[in-house]
Amino acid sequence: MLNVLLVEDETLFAKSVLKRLQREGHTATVMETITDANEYLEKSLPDVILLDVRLPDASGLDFLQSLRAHQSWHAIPVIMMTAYGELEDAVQAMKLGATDYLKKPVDLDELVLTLNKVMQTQKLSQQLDYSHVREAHGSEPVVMIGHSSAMHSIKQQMERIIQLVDRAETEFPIILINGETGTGKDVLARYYHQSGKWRDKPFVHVDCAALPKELIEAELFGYERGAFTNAHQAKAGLIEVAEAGTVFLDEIGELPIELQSKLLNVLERRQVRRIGATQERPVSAHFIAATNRDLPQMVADGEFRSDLYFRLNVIQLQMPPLRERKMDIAPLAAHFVAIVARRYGLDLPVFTETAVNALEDYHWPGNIRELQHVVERAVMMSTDGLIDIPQLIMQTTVTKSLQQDPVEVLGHMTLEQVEKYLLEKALERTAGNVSRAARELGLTRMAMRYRMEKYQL
Ligand SMILES: Nc1ncnc2c1ncn2[C@@H]1O[C@H](COP(=O)(O)OP(=O)(O)OP(=O)(O)O)[C@@H](O)[C@H]1O
Repeated sequence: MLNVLLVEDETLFAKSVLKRLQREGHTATVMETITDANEYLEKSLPDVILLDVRLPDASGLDFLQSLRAHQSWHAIPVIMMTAYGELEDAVQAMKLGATDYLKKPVDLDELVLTLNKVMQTQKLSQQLDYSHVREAHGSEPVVMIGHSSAMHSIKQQMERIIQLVDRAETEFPIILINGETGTGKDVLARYYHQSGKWRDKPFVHVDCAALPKELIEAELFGYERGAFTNAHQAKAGLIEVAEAGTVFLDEIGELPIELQSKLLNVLERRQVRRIGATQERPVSAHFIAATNRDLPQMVADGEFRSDLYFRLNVIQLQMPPLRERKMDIAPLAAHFVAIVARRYGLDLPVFTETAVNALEDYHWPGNIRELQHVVERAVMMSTDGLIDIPQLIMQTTVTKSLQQDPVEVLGHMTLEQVEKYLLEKALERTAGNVSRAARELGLTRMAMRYRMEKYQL
């Protein structure tokens, strides 16, 4: 649906254009003079202007020139309507920056076609603004490694959902992916997009945790010119930009509660209203959301709206943590080795058996992302074509994860790992004073020395 401004003083012709545009589902406003058109533009921003050359108070060509020089209006597409036989006007209009032109008497079918063509080009350039988003998330083929039964089941469920969505005409279900950080929620969202028949449309990643609170609303829903200070030009929101593609609402648990009802409204009515706009625009995107938060708990605590949660609750997928799919660890590690080796032009190194065991025994609180980092570091340190997972790497990772969630992690460490960790901490606290460290741990000095040797501290 477009909002068209028609600047035309021939009333009958204006009426017929108006009627035709309404029939096509657009809205249009007629202004008979340049002065009126200027006043109109001060208040609202049309998607496109249909402009006659000869107008009572000034020339349409001069008006076009002033539009192109205007700070806020320069980007509005303008279709010029030139009198029959006046080819010069058409040439001049194009030189001055008209987007297209139509010859009078205007054929209404041709007008609709031209309007559609202009808007397609416009959309394309808007998409280009977001091309970085698409490139980073939409265009690279998704690699989703995992043969464990947990991953197999996730892929199966996703394929079933895609089949259903492909069959639906408009009412696409909303999908919610739950899972700890680094489990591959983002990867799964992109897999959804790339497996659907709408894969050529944009994939728009909205990170609700990364966007400043005060910007999320404007980014998601867009705004009209003058909707707030600094809104010098109207801007389409990410939901609009996604067209019939995918909007990935990452970390949806972080969406400010004031915006949750606005999002729910968009999801239910499939209409979006830019900030400051009076009209709504239809929404054709697919929505997929992800969170590592406990949404039911957030609902119970009054931090997340229950109605939005129920809406998201229809299709839920749970990404299993890496420790529950140990079978996937070795293939994932090999995948990351290949990536790093390719990046640095190295021969493909291989894991020692102890390294594989170490990787499989570890608890991976940071899941696949943590595995990726550990493997990257190990590959870079390997010099003989063999990858060991040096104590150092596991040690720093264990220490780091303990800082995150000691009780949870301790349950997944071996007795020796815990013992070594406690010794290290005691020595750190006492600045290397063995006697004091031993006392703190309830050990004799001899027992402490023995253990320090054992763990090469
Ligand atoms: N199945 C997989 N196969 C290959 N790589 C994967 C897989 N799952 C995740 N990864 C990689 O692991 C890293 C983390 O994945 P991703 O960003 O999808 O996790 P996430 O659950 O969205 O994390 P967060 O909650 O922190 O945003 C990424 O580099 C991703 O490419």
